[in-house]
Amino acid sequence: MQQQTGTAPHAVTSGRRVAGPAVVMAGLTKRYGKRTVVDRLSLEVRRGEVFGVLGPNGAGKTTTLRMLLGLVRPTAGTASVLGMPAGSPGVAVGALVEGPGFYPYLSGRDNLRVLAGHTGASAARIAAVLSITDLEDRADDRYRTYSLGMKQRLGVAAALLTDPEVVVLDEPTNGLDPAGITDMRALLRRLATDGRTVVLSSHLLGEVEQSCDRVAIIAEGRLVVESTVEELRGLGRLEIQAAPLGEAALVAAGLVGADRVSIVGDVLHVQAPSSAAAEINRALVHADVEVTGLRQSARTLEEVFLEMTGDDAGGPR
Ligand SMILES: Nc1ncnc2c1ncn2[C@@H]1O[C@H](COP(=O)(O)OP(=O)(O)OP(=O)(O)O)[C@@H](O)[C@H]1O
Repeated sequence: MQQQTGTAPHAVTSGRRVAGPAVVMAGLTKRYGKRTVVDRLSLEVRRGEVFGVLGPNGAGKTTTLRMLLGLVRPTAGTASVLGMPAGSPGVAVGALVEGPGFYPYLSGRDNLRVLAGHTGASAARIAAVLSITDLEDRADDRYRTYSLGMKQRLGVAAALLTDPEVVVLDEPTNGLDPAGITDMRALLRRLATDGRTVVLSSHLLGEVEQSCDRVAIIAEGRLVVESTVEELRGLGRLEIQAAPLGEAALVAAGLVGADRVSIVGDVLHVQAPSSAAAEINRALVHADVEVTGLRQSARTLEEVFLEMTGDDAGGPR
């Protein structure tokens, strides 16, 4: 699956680019027995973007990434990477899906040397990936002395040994402290700046939202939304004070759907982008509803995520 291209680590990768998206999933489905854990997932990841597959624990993220790597065979549907069926030999993909199993008593560099024995990576390439992952200073210290963030970054370094165009990372920020998360975010952006496509998973939107160009939110194996982070932010909540409130709810439901409208105390909550506020206001006035207040509530992305996935993954782990 991996390919040694031998180009310099920071080289722009236009030379090996071919047309089309980096990753295409079409109706991708995985069933274990009667249980469907990934359900007809259709997504495209564009070249050079950082794409987040987000969802609560058990949503099917790891299974999806494993299908992209050809480690799990789909029950139905297809996945392709760089125009080739997932798992094809020679596709320039690097992955951190399961820890590569580093030796605690070896240094970071020596651990990469061991892996380089399998991938054919040169000493120069090892030095380059240590530089990309900001591990040069500690490269010759034993792995067991590394912080969790450094261990994760060494995992990314291992995934980069073959200089892949597409990098697949399962929960790269999982368990990291704020400093570790900041370092990992910077690394993810660096990978994209270098022209790589990054597909990562996370169950905590807040940890990756700043790194991702686009995200797909999945819950129970199904795609809930595919969007840019900006668009997700736009899907806010309007809080409307109006009389009669019941009539206002009916009018709003007619515009955005009953499932996006609720009455909380004496306020009408409408899930809609801020751009819809004027239209909703007009419709209410037109229906002779007296609108005494209308404001956009500042939901955090985490709230959007929890609402969409119905999960409490935002809490402490
Ligand atoms: N080999 C398997 N056999 C049976 N069930 C499996 C297998 N692998 C995964 N599952 C089930 O599929 C569901 C999705 O698992 P998956 O690991 O893809 O979710 P996830 O979104 O990555 O969650 P997490 O963040 O907890 O890793 C889970 O309920 C899991 O128990």
